[in-house]
Amino acid sequence: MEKAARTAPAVIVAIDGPSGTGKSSTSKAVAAQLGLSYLDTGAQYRAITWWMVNNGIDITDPSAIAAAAEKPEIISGTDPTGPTITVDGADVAGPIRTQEVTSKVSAVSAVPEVRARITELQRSLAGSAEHGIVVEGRDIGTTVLPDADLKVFLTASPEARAARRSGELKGSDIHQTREALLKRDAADSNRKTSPLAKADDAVEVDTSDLTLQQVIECVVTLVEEKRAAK
Ligand SMILES: Nc1ncnc2c1ncn2[C@@H]1O[C@H](COP(=O)(O)OP(=O)(O)O)[C@@H](O)[C@H]1O
Ligand SMILES: Nc1ccn([C@@H]2O[C@H](COP(=O)(O)OP(=O)(O)O)[C@@H](O)[C@H]2O)c(=O)n1
Repeated sequence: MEKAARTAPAVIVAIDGPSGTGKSSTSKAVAAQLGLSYLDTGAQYRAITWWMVNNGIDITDPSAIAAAAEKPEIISGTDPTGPTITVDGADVAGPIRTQEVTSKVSAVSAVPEVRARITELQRSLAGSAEHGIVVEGRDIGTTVLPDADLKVFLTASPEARAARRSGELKGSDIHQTREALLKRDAADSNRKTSPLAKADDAVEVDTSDLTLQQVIECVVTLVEEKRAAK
């Protein structure tokens, strides 16, 4: 029997960390450079939050959130050069980035039924990515894909993260941005189900004093090392 052509084995990369550490920019660039798929799991939690807000669900009531968790159909497009996200067929890439959604997403994402639903979607996308995938979030290395080939945990000082976020949100006050960011980190780190945490076997990279390009190169090298060893 003829041997199948030798292709690079699929590689699964988990990138976690708090807000503004560079997860999205790094993950997209690494995936594009290495021909992998890309999944922004924060966008999925933002999408379900957007749906809850738009459908009048009381987001202070976890049981109301839990009861509605299965209702919206959330579809993520995983091309790193043009990732997409739809809810019930509508493109929500813009609406999920509003301050309102940002301020409510931690409450929605803390509900176990929401996490179970979204985790299932994430595992299904990771399992069907032909060449492999870079998945970024808060609990990818610890809970969603504990067998990932490479786990990276990005960190950066609150000052660096607030400066980066304020740069994106024109006219925003850096101190308010810093406080909002730290409040969200605390909520994400202290929830019972699948909190933001570094996996024991994750490589920690402090990006405070690195350029985005340096972080991308560092992660590409780590992925190539893992691929070579497979
Ligand atoms: N190492 C870095 N140095 C400077 N700016 C960065 C760096 N990494 C990311 N950024 C910028 O910071 C902002 C937040 O990055 P992002 O990738 O969205 O972070 P996260 O996904 O962790 O919230 C973006 O505007 C991005 O261009
Ligand atoms: N794997 C994940 C990813 C995001 N989230 C939640 O989704 C929110 C938004 O994530 P995000 O990645 O879009 O946030 P930013 O870092 O881009 O601001 C987080 O604050 C968490 O509450 C989560 O609980 N688990």
